[in-house]
Amino acid sequence: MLSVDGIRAGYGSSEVLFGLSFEARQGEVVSLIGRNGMGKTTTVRTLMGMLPARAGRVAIQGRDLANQAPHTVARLGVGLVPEGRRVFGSLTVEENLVATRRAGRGASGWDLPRIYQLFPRLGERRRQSSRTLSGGEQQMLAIGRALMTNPLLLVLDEATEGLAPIIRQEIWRCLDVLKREGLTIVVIDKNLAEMRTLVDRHHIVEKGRVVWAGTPDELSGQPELAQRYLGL
Ligand SMILES: Nc1ncnc2c1ncn2[C@@H]1O[C@H](COP(=O)(O)OP(=O)(O)OP(=O)(O)O)[C@@H](O)[C@H]1O
Repeated sequence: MLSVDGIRAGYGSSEVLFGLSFEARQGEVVSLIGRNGMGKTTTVRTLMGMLPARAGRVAIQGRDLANQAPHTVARLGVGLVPEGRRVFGSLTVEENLVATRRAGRGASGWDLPRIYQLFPRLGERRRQSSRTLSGGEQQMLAIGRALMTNPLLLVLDEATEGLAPIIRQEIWRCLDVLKREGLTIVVIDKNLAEMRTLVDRHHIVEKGRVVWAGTPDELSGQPELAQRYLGL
């Protein structure tokens, strides 16, 4: 479904990705994990067309995405929940959601009632200016915005960062619902224990490459991996 094959990318003369590869099959939830600065966000930027791939290939359902403009990548079905939960603070919750609405694709058909069903708090606050939302509610809104594009693939970069445990649980619950509906998801996160039941396959990113891939059980069966690559 998603295939990232040997991508190289960086900023100016500094190279960050050195032939990074991973895959997500239809309906799978896969993670990119690893210490800070190893290239996870750079991978997302390259995937989304925000940063050029200097080599390699990114394809979704066999269609080449490498070096397409971000709006083209979005139109082809990749929904991004960016790091830092960027929402338009001056707009209301509902205006934020409507701004990214795109007509139904496949069976998904996300609309306002479905978003409010998934996140009742957003429904309660729909006329409220987004800047008055809590961090957790802003994150829910960022996810809602990505869903309103009716993505085939959802990419979440540190969606639970800085959130209280109870709010993180709410985000995981929502991702679980999306997985059961068959959405393919790439998640970057540090909470390994909380991802355990959600993720089908972890990918450890180290210095711009995927150095290990396996299930959450395989990862917890090899504590030296977490020690070596995740600093745990
Ligand atoms: N805009 C930029 N210009 C130059 N270098 C950058 C830029 N953004 C990131 N880098 C560098 O690229 C490397 C990889 O960063 P990246 O953000 O992809 O890592 P990460 O694995 O996502 O870690 P983090 O969890 O800290 O975001 C780091 O050395 C970082 O300093």
